[in-house]
Amino acid sequence: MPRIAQPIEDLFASAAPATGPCTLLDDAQGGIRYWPGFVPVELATQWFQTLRETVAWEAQRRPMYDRIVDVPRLVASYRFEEADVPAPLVDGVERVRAHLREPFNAVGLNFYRDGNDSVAPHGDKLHMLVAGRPIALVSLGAPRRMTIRDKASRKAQHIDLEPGSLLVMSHASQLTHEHGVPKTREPVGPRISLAYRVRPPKAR
Ligand SMILES: O=C(O)CCC(=O)C(=O)O
Ligand SMILES: [Fe+2]
Repeated sequence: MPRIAQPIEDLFASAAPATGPCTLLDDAQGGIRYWPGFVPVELATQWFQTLRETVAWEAQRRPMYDRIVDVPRLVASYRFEEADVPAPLVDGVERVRAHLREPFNAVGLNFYRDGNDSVAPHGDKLHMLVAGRPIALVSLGAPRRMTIRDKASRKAQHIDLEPGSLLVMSHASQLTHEHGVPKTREPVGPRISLAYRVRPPKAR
C-alpha cells in the first residue's frame, strides 16, 4: 500500500493562525492570549451552522440562593474518547492541540442565543482541570464582548471575541482572574463558544 507522507511542518503550518497573539495577561504559564483569525471566518461560519443544528443542546436549571433559575445559555459537552463527536469539534481540537501542543481531551459548548444570554464572571473549576494546562476558547457566530477582571485590583479588560478567534487562558489565570460574557442590550446575533480543556480521567 503506498503511504502518502505529509511533512509534519505542513500539518502545523496549516493549523497556524494568520496573525500573532495579543497578550492580555502575562504569567508563568502563558497568561491570557488572543489570536484573531485562528480559523478562517468562512470555516467558523460552517462550524457554527453545523453545531447549531446537530448538537443536543441542553437548557439547564440550577439553584441560586433559595430559587431554581435557568442557566442563561444552552450548553453541551463532549470528551474526545467518546464516539460520535461532531466533526467540527474534532477538527477544532486537532487545531488547538497542534497550535498549543497541549493534550486537550474535552470540550464544553456554550450557545448564546441573543444578548440576554450570558455567563457570569467566574474562574473555571480547577478540580475539573489538569494542573498547568490551559483552556482554549474558540468563538463562532456573532462577536460577543468578554470581560476579564483581575481579582486583586478589580481592574477589567474587555475583548470582543470575533468569529474564528482563539482565546487561551492559563490554568494559573483561573485563580487570579475572572472571565465572563455579560448580557447586552445591543442587538447581537447568536454565538457559540468551544471551550477546549484537559480534564482528569472521568471528570466531565
Ligand atoms: O463563551 C465563552 O467564551 C466563555 C465560556 C466560559 O467561560 C466557560 O465555558 O467556562
Ligand atoms: Fe469559563
